[in-house]
Amino acid sequence: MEELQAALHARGLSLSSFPDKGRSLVAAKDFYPGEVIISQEPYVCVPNNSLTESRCDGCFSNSNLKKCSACHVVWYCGSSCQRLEWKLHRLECQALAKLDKERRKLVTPTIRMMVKLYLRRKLQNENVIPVTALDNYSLVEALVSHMSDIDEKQLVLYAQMGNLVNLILQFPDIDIKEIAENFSKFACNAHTICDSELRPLGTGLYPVVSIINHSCLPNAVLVFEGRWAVVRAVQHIPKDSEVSISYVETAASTVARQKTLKEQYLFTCTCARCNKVGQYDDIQESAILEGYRCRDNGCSGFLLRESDEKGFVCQKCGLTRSKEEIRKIVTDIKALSDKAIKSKSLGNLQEAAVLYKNIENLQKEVCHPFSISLMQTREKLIEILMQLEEWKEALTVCRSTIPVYERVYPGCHPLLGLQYYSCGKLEWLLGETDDAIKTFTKAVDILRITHGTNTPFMKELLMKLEEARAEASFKLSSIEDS
Ligand SMILES: C[S@@+](CC[C@H](N)C(=O)[O-])C[C@H]1O[C@@H](n2cnc3c(N)ncnc32)[C@H](O)[C@@H]1O
Repeated sequence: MEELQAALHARGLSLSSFPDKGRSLVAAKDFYPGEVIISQEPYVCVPNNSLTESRCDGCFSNSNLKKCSACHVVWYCGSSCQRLEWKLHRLECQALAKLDKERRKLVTPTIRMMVKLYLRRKLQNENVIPVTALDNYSLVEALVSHMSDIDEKQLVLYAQMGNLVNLILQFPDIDIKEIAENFSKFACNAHTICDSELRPLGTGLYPVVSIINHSCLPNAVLVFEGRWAVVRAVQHIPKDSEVSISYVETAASTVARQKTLKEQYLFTCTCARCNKVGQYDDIQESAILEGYRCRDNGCSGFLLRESDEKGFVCQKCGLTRSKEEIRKIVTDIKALSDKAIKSKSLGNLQEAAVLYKNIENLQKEVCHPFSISLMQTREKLIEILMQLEEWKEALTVCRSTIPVYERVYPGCHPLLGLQYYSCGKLEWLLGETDDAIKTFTKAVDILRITHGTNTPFMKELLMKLEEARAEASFKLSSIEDS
């Protein structure tokens, strides 16, 4: 504990404890937007491999993969990643190789992460892997588990998973209860490792980053640089303030955010945003994000349920929409969504694109223009249009999402920056250079804070902006010359 406190102090941080939240990370100096607050390698991590997708255990890349010939479970992209992982994998490999084919199928990423946790603890105990103040098993022991809040069914599942881990490890002194508790710790402390564009790649346990509590109005953001977790300030964090990140998608109503936090992290958030629950502006926000639009296309009002529950009333112009009309459109959307998901999964992209366009049209009739479901449909449509190389249409849809992103996310949110980046890339590809420069600049303004400026991802974005500027000035000089 003292060692941890000293290591944190050296980084301008301190460990505190609050009665309602438990341990918390507090700034011991001022942090400014873009500044790294803490970065950490995982105690253990695994790629999210499945029957359909595999990634390298070292770098999470999905190209040039070869399966470990001994255990037939783990993949590597080359010898350097294999060497890097060898100390740990040597033991894991021996254990996995002993399993029969049927049992090997049960080794999910979560089971593997637990096996690796115990093997790493063993290697640190034997001084094969060095122990430091920020990299040791006692930090894992200190994580919250919420064991007393977990229901019986979940406990039984954790115990079954613990038995499988025991069978794999075959340690003489293993405690199944402790493994079950560690599964519970994974559930509320492990982080999804994402690439720079926030696509999930794997899962990791970062015991110091896990000290950071949640806020729906966070002052910091967690991104990943390879396997490193990097927490950066997104606003000025004055000395003595608590550092916070968001554990959940913040573009959601208070009810939806609180439900996810309660179910997964077992607490009720009382941040400034959540404290508005039940107040008029919170009701309005929820009705915009998740509710319906006014019957009059020219009206931007949001609807609330009529007191007799027969329909919905626009809070701006007073027009009503019947429950039946809305229910009919919602049912049609659901039927189309099922078909679209099926078409996409079968690779019928043209058909999926048509279906998502139909869904978008129906949602435009029923959802508020700033609704999250409409935004999500457009996201799926953009993805498919890009795969079909329908760039122009993809740009039109991408542009239509920007006002929604600007409304639902705070000014410095990575998803807003990434959406500007996607839009800029399409504009540039389609020769709309001046627009691309403006959009890339907006992306840079945000992503240099959330992602820093030194990563290959950011260098590529900055280079694209430079190239677009060079292209624009070349075009200008060609016009002047002619
Ligand atoms: C990743 S841990 C954060 C560190 C934790 N406070 C500790 O003592 O180790 C997540 C847990 O912290 C608590 N927590 C995080 N954010 C909170 C918040 N805003 N309000 C109340 N509890 C919170 C919850 O118990 C949650 O399950």
